[in-house]
Amino acid sequence: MSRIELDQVVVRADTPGGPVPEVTVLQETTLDLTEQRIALIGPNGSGKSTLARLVNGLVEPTAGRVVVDGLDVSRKGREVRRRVGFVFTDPTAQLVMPTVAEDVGLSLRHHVKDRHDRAAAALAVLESYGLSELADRSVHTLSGGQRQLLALAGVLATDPAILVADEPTTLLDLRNAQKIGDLLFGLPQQLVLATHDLDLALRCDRAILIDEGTVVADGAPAGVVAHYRAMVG
Ligand SMILES: Nc1ncnc2c1ncn2[C@@H]1O[C@H](COP(=O)(O)OP(=O)(O)OP(=O)(O)O)[C@@H](O)[C@H]1O
Repeated sequence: MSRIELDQVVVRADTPGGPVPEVTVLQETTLDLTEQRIALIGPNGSGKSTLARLVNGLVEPTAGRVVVDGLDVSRKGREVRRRVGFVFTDPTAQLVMPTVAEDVGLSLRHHVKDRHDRAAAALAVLESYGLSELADRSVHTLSGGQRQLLALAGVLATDPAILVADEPTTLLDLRNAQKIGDLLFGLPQQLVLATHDLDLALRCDRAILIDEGTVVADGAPAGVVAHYRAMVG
């Protein structure tokens, strides 16, 4: 299993024009994440996405270090990003090619160099996710559920050691949310899942509750979810 370490990490953001020039988005946080499935839960704006984004360098720590499988994210960003797949709430930004098949092909560019082999590999990926019929469609004509599944297929095709998913089921209906949830929980990879879906959090091995940029509970999901429910009242 992989290991994600946060060592005294602080994240501050510049807020030009705001009442204060800088806000602390994440207070000093030290975590050692070795469990297979880790949920990040907490209210809107608490810092879940920030924590998730630190893992692949989308957010840089202002202080402290983030280390993924022994690699310092600030120094070895490229290597870390090859190990860490990331799926967003709204995958539109992740899907940039004219067709579905080309999009998966783009994900595979580092893994399969020959163009023809890559096209064949992309079709095989689509096939394995039941998306073959969409191969020639424009990604803009897909439903939200199809888009999320495609984004996930593209990321998983690169065989990351860790998958970070930032609210991947939020925009989906019940059936698609279940489908994506089942897929995520069937993966062999380490999973870091920022989510408002407490049922998904309860299926994890560890949950971390964040409030106003501070970890306020951390441990077995049942206890952490109960803490969150009590906090909201
Ligand atoms: N670059 C930035 N500049 C200013 N403020 C920021 C920046 N990044 C994050 N923030 C603020 O930090 C806080 C935490 O944001 P974050 O997106 O991590 O929260 P979240 O828990 O994922 O929220 P949600 O559940 O709404 O997605 C928010 O108040 C956000 O506005």
